[in-house]
Amino acid sequence: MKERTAELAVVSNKSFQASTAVNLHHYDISSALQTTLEFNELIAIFCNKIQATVPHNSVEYTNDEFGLSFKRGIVGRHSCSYALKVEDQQLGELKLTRTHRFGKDELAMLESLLCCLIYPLRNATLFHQALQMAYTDPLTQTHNRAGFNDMLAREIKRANRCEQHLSLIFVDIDHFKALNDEYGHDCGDMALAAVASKVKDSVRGSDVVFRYGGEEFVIMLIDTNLDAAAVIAERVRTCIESQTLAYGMEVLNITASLGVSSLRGNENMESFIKRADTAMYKAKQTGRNRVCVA
Ligand SMILES: Nc1nc2c(ncn2[C@@H]2O[C@H](COP(=O)(O)OP(=O)(O)OP(=O)(O)O)[C@@H](O)[C@H]2O)c(=O)[nH]1
Repeated sequence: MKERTAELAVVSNKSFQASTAVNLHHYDISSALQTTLEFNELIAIFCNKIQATVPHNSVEYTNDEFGLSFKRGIVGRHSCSYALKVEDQQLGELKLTRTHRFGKDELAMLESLLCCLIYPLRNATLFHQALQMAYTDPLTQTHNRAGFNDMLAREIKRANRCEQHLSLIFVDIDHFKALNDEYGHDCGDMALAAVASKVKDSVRGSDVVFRYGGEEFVIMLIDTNLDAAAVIAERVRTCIESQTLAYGMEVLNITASLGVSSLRGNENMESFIKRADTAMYKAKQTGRNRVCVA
């Protein structure tokens, strides 16, 4: 345990003499932390387990890499905080607070106990990084189709349970084959990345953009009804149309056709997707560079 302590940036130089009881306590915490790879659960388990040894009123955990901010309890005026790190990997920041000062011995104990948290946190980080890579399209940095299917299934259940709206917008670039044929695949790739970036910029942070296929994207709009989704689709269409792309000496204008659908009661995933896709094809058939609503 001492050896590990030395590699962790989080832990102070103060030495800590482990007794048998303390070893058992460490073992108990380490075992409990094996049970999950979710950051919030790890922090909650850790804090529950150390409550008797290092009493505290509140905990705050932030992790910029994954955009996490987890707070629990009532904040006290005395605090101790740790930037958690192993080797060169940042694992977030943990802050405990309470109404009275943290004593020296308590802090030494806490620092020793943090060793139990570091490696489970690193495993959670590696797991979530792998998940992110598996669900991200490398060219456009949007979520990929595998991510879409998983998330849509989850969001349909949630929308039904919470009686919330859920909408989809299919976005398909117009005459993309001609662009590839005339200017080459690199130009096509650049256009795809540019359109994806425009689409992401023209929706809210809570809306999720996926690359559905070659030159087709889909936007998932949580808690958004059909009327609002149609307005957003029109905004996305205008944004794509107004963008000019420079490729060598060429200036390219790109347009897209969009189809919108909103989840109906008891509708399954296939039908929900199909209606948005069909609306998008209608936009193609009726002249392109337009929005059609299912
Ligand atoms: N550069 C590039 N092209 C791609 C990629 N994925 C698919 N494509 C191309 O996208 C083109 C899609 O062509 P079509 O499905 O005929 O559609 P379109 O030319 O956009 O015509 P409309 O959709 O009817 O307006 C094909 O030529 C594909 O090869 C990619 O990752 N990069």
